Amino acid sequence: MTLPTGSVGVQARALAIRQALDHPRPWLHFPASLETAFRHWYVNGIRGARILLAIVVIALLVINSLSEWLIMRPDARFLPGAHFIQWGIEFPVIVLALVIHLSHRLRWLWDPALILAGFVIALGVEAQRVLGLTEGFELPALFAPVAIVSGAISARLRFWQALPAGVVFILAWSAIEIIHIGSIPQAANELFVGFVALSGTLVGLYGQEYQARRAWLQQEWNRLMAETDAMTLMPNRRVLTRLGSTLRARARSDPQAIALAVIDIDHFKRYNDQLGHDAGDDCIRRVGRALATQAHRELDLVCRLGGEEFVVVWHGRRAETLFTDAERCRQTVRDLAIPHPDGGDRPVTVSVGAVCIPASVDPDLDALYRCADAELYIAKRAGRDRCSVRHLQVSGPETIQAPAAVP
Ligand SMILES: Nc1nc2c(ncn2[C@@H]2O[C@H](COP(=O)(O)OP(=O)(O)OP(=O)(O)O)[C@@H](O)[C@H]2O)c(=O)[nH]1
Repeated sequence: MTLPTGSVGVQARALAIRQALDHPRPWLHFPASLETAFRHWYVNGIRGARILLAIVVIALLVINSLSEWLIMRPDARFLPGAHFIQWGIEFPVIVLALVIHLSHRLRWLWDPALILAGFVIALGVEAQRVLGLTEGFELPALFAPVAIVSGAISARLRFWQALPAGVVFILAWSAIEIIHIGSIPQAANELFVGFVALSGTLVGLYGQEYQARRAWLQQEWNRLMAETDAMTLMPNRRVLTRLGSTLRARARSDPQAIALAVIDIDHFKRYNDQLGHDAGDDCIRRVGRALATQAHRELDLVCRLGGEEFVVVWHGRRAETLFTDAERCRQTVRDLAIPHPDGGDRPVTVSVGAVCIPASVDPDLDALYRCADAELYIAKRAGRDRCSVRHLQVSGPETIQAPAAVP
């Protein structure tokens, strides 16, 4: 699970997905930020099917070979050559493709390996036919193209990989046919079959990939929206809850100090009442964007809990920097210089309540939130536009003493 860092990452991702959904890309490519995730999903989604495909191909080779041996070939003159192609060339290539697929580190080689395996099998089969090695057991001329079409589509080769590979393949295949038959006009029938097979493969792959891309975008959008505050496109409370579980799980192997700040816009009711709800919404968005820059590490988070309240979680930040970090949040909003309708030079400001715990303490975000909220209350009572921070005392070796409720 990858958690969004602050809201900037989430907003950028939401924007990229929305744009891709609104403008379907007929050329089958997403912006780089989405492309990698899509490819991972596309290939891994049918991992089992690909393994099955490789096993089926191996089984076909075995059956083909055995049947030749037992039934078809009373004259064994050609068998060594045919078996060398099958077992010496095709079989190792398929096994190599399978090993690559099963190995996590070599996974990126899978598609090229699959294309290579397809090439070798189809050209091998065709070469056997053309060279007369399968005399007495004539494979239908359509075998290779049909195998390529169905194999490529069921293995979900991506269109832009299949296109150059298909062109190279069809040229090699045509060369075998032309050399065997003697001239292009005489080989026209075979070449036509090859080009039809290539076109069918490409059309099938294009349609399949296009549909898959649309479905993936929609799925990603739904997932993102379930974890995003619709108005600001910032992570919502659900992400904070999930982060709590992640931090607790992570703390067992990698304990880190945690800090949490609750940030609330000052006198926002007056802002809203005097400038209107739309201006209020806009102000919340701008404050959210500014605060989002305060998340730096993988498990840092800036989210909007609702209303004009935000929460920042810092993972692995030293306790000594807590006040500076909280002040930076406050100053970042002040620097926006959004005029407050209260008059004078007063810009929109925030109050910040922040707490932190050392690495030895169980990171209970609920308890941290209640403690930080109590600090926020202190900051508000002290006049607003300020920070109140506390290094939490722990009652036992592992628990946080959180106030039952905000006073
Ligand atoms: N525009 C807008 N206003 C909101 C939204 N959510 C909550 N509010 C308003 O935010 C205001 C919060 O007011 P209060 O809780 O009284 O706090 P405050 O006026 O900011 O005062 P202090 O927090 O004590 O400084 C209310 O007027 C809410 O209507 C929102 O999504 N958009």
